[in-house]
Amino acid sequence: MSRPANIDVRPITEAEFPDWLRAVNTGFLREPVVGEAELAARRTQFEAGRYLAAFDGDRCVATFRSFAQEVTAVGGAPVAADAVTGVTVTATHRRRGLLTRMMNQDLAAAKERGDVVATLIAAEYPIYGRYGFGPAASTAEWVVDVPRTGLDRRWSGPADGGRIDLLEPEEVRKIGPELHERVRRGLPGAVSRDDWWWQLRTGAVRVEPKWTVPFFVAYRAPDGTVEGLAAYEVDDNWGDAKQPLDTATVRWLSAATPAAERALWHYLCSIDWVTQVKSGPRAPDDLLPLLLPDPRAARITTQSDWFWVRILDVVRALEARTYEGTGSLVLEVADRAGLTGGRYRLEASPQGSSCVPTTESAELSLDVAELATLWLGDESAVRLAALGRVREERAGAGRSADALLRTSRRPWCPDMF
Ligand SMILES: CC(=O)SCCNC(=O)CCNC(=O)[C@H](O)C(C)(C)COP(=O)(O)OP(=O)(O)OC[C@H]1O[C@@H](n2cnc3c(N)ncnc32)[C@H](O)[C@@H]1OP(=O)(O)O
Repeated sequence: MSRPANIDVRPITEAEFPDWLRAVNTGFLREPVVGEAELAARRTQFEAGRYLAAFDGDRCVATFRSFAQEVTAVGGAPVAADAVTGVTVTATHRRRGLLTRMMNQDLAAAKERGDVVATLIAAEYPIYGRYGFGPAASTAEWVVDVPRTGLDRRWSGPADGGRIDLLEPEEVRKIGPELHERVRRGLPGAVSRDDWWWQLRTGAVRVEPKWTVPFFVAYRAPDGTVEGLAAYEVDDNWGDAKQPLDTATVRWLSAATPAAERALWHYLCSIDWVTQVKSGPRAPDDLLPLLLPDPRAARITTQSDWFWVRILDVVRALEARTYEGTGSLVLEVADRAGLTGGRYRLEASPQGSSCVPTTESAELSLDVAELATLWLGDESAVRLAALGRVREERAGAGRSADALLRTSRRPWCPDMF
C-alpha cells in the first residue's frame, strides 16, 4: 500500500462510478461485481460532488456518499440534513485515517451548504462518536406468537368502518409517497424518502439479486383516506406434522393514525397459516405489544441504537424543534471539529424558542455528540450525567434539561439508508 499522504481523497467523476460501486461491495464484503442493469439503475442516483473516494494509484480503496435529506425535528419541522451512507475502506487500507479524511471533507461541505445536521445508520457503535455523531433514535423488533395473542382469529377487517385492501406494487408507488409525507411530519426522527426508495421497495428497480415481490396491504379509513400501508412476505413452512407454521415477516409498515396501526397489526396476526409474525424494525415504544390482548405474545428480539445525528448548527437545530415545557438553559457545547461549538442560552416554551450565543456561566457542559443524543428527546441528561458524559455545572441542570428536551413519545427513524 502507498503511504497515506500519497492516497488521494476526492469526489469521483461519473466515469469512476463503476469502480466506486465495486469498491463499496468489496468494503461491505459482498461479491465485488456490479452487473450492467444495476449499474444503469444506480447511475440515475449519481450526483457530482457527493460521492467521495480514496484512490491508491488507479484503485478505489475507500468510498463515502452523502445526499440531501430532511429529518423531522420534535414538533414536526423538517430540518436539512446531510445523509451519510456507503462508507467503506477496503481491508488492505483500514486504520490509516481514510474515513477521517472523507468525513472531514464531507462535514465541512455540509456545513458550508447550510445543512443543520448530518445523519447516518451506523454499522458499528464505536465508529462515529469521534466525528461528533451521537445515537439519537433507537429501534426494536418483536416476534409475535400468533396463537397466544388473544386476538379473535375470526376477525375479517376493521370494525371501525375502514377496510384493508391488498395492493399492486404500482398502487403502492402512487399512494405511498403522500402517505409517508403525512407519517413523517408526525414522527420526530423520520426522514424523507425519494422516488428511488419507492422504486426499490416495489421492484420497479432491482439491485438486489434476491429481491422478491412482497404482499402489500393498505388500511383505508371510513372516509376512504389511505392511513396505513405495509409490505410483508410469508415463508412456506408446513412442519413435520403437516401443520401450517408460516412466518410473516414485515418489511415495513407505515401508519399515519393509531386506527391504521391497530388494523394492520390485527390483519397481520389473523392470516390463516401464519403462526408467527416478525415485526421488522419498529419504534422502541411501538404500540404493537399493547395492541394485543396478551402483550406477552410479542417478544422483543432486537433493541438497539439506530439513527445517529451530528449537529452542524446548534442554534438552528435547537430552534427547529418544539418544547413541551418552559425554561432556559445555558449549554457549553464542545466540538473538536470546530463546526458549531460554543456557549448558548436556550429559552424555550410551548410558544417558541430562541437559542443565542452567550457569555453567561454554563449550566450544562457536553460534547456535540451528546447534544445530538438529547436533540430528538430520547435520552435523559440525568442519565448522561450519571455516566459522566455530560457535566452539571449547576446542580440540577440535568433535570432542567430533561424537563425541556424530553418528549412523551420516543423518536424513530423507520428507514435504513
Ligand atoms: C454510514 C455507513 O455507511 S456505516 C458502514 C461503515 N462501514 C463498515 O462498517 C464496513 C467495514 N469497515 C470499514 O470499511 C472501515 O473499517 C471503516 C469505514 C469503519 C473505518 O475506516 P478507517 O479508514 O479504517 O477509519 P480511520 O482510519 O479513519 O479511523 C479513525 C479512527 O476510528 C477508529 N475506528 C475506525 N473504525 C472503527 C471500528 N469499526 N471500530 C472501532 N474503531 C474504529 C480507528 O481505530 C481510528 O481511531 P484512532 O483515531 O483513535 O486511531
